[in-house]
Amino acid sequence: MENVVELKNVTKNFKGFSIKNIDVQVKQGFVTGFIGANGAGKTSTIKMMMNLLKPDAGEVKLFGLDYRTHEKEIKERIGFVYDDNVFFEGLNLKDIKRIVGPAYKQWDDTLFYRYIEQFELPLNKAVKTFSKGMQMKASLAIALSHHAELIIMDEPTAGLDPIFRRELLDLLQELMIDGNRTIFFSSHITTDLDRIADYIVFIQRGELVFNQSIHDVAENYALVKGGIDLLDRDTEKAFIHVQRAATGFEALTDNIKAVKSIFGDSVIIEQASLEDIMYYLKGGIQHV
Ligand SMILES: Nc1ncnc2c1ncn2[C@@H]1O[C@H](COP(=O)(O)OP(=O)(O)OP(=O)(O)O)[C@@H](O)[C@H]1O
Repeated sequence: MENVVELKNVTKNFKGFSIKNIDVQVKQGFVTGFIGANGAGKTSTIKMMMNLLKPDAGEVKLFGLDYRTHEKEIKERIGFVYDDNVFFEGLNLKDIKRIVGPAYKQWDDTLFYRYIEQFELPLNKAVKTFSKGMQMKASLAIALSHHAELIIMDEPTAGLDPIFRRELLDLLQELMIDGNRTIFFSSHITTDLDRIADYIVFIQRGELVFNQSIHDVAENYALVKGGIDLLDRDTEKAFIHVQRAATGFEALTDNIKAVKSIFGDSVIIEQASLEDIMYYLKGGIQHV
């Protein structure tokens, strides 16, 4: 399986914050969700993927190519979708098409108008007056109109109402029917990722926690619930984090086998959602 994005040992140091030696692979033909708490380093990582920020160390490759030698070719094949200041003051979609279109070899006017119609976007209205959701769709329409193979999105569903969010997710899923397309997107809304992501990249304080298929995440992590009396220094070792309450404990494990052998039927083992995993891993993977 080909990786369209490959970050190897990527490090970036800011004052007071570093991305440390992260390895990320994004597989062709799948949706990869990028999660992490506020300030975990998602936007900075995406910027390095887009060559908007240079890593201090490590390697960034897209489609197996290096920005140093193939910047134009790489950028032709990527659509970067985000909502902020994408569009110049006062321009409408017609103007934008006139400016952006010629920059891409594969620009397709027919496709552009098709998406504008499908997304119900006005052509003659200044884009800066669009709602956040409309701006996101406009940005996506542009990315799709140059046949981008890889769509990179920074929090595309943030600030969208639930209906619009659902619509956007459905749309992204539709786009995946064409088996060559790859989507990489960051989000805080883990339920969106539960819905459409095939792979999850999770970073925490600039460090990679995991890069796994959603199937493996579901297999590897579980929530365990039981009575406080079951916990002691030894049994707790099966957990990454334990939360105690008067009524019992809830814990995250990445060793379901050990939990079963230690506790047998005396605990309830449930599937952990991405939100559970993010919440309990906020301190990183450290066994109790
Ligand atoms: N150009 C910069 N100079 C200095 N510090 C920076 C710069 N860019 C990002 N940072 C810092 O790096 C950290 C990670 O920021 P980043 O925007 O990558 O996180 P994020 O995971 O996208 O966060 P959020 O979910 O809140 O958008 C933050 O502490 C931020 O202040």
